[in-house]
Amino acid sequence: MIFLGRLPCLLGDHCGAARDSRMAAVASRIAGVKGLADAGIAMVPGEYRRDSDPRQCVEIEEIPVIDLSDVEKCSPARILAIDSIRSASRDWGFFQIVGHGFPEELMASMMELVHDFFRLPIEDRSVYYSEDSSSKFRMGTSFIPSKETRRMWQDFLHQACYPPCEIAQLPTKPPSYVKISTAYAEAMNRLSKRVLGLFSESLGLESGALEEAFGGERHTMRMNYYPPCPEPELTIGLDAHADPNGFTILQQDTRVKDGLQILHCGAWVPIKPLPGAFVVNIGDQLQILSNDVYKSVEHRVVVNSERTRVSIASFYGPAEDSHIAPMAQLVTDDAPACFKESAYGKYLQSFYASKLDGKAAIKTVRY
Ligand SMILES: O=C(O)CCC(=O)C(=O)O
Ligand SMILES: [Fe+2]
Repeated sequence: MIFLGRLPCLLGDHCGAARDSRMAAVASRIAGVKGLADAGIAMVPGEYRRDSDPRQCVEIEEIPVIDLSDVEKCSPARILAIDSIRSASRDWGFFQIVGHGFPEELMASMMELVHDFFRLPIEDRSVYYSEDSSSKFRMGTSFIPSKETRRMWQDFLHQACYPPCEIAQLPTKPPSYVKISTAYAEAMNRLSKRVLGLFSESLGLESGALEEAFGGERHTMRMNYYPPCPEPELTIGLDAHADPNGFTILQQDTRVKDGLQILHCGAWVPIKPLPGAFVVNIGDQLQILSNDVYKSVEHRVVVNSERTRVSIASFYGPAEDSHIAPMAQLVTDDAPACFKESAYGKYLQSFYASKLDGKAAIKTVRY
């Protein structure tokens, strides 16, 4: 195993051929890196490079912000929220929610926890490193480094929430890891179920219809860690992709202005973090179940040279052994089924076995 620890300015003060061979040497060492955090890389190595500056985007309107404050108490508020979810899902595939009732202190402590984890010495972190996408808890870097020719400027933690991983699989450092992450997962699971009911009603279905179609649940978290990058114009934090699950509830880092962008009407649009809000986006399974009424949307993440950005993505979806097809209520003579039935577990396996590539996964199940 190679632990990079710190590589102080290995690349910074070289030029020409000497620099190129230095680059190659560092690039090959990076092949063994178990994480970018603290690697001290001073120039973006070849395998992290992209052809054009991904930070270019257009700042048009903001995605809709939907208030969930009174949705369980008052029927006009519920009708308004459901209407807003319907139009936001159709027009954008992305929206932000406020008044969601998720404790703000827990949002803040979870954010700190992820920063604290990646501040641990690499020896403490690397015991969790794995490239096995079926592990219930793991630390990773990029997407699947051993298969990638193009890497992404990020490290991450993946944690299974429901079904959960064993407590013994979770980190003992920082000492509050288990307590905070399990409290976050529980509160997020409750919120996800409420949002699932609202999605159902927004499609004109009974509140429990999507839950029934999910046939159980698979809820996981990906805690993305994007360290500052010396040349952010040359690389990307996360390549364009659509999420393969039902829907995602994302907590952004309110200390960092730029990061997430979504593809809207052919242009990349930045999603500015809103304090206290979560970003919600449609995933492939909701696109399939809704028979194309809602669509998963490509999104990507850019990095910056000043600050580490953390995001916490909670992926909610069907049970892995469920078979997913367009809901019978949404298939008509005018709107025949657009997708073949597929086993969700298999769908996920093929998603994780390939590189992040826009909406490639859903095309494989389209008629
Ligand atoms: O970091 C972000 O804002 C988005 C992360 C994301 O898209 C993902 O983890 O699937
Ligand atoms: Fe995503």
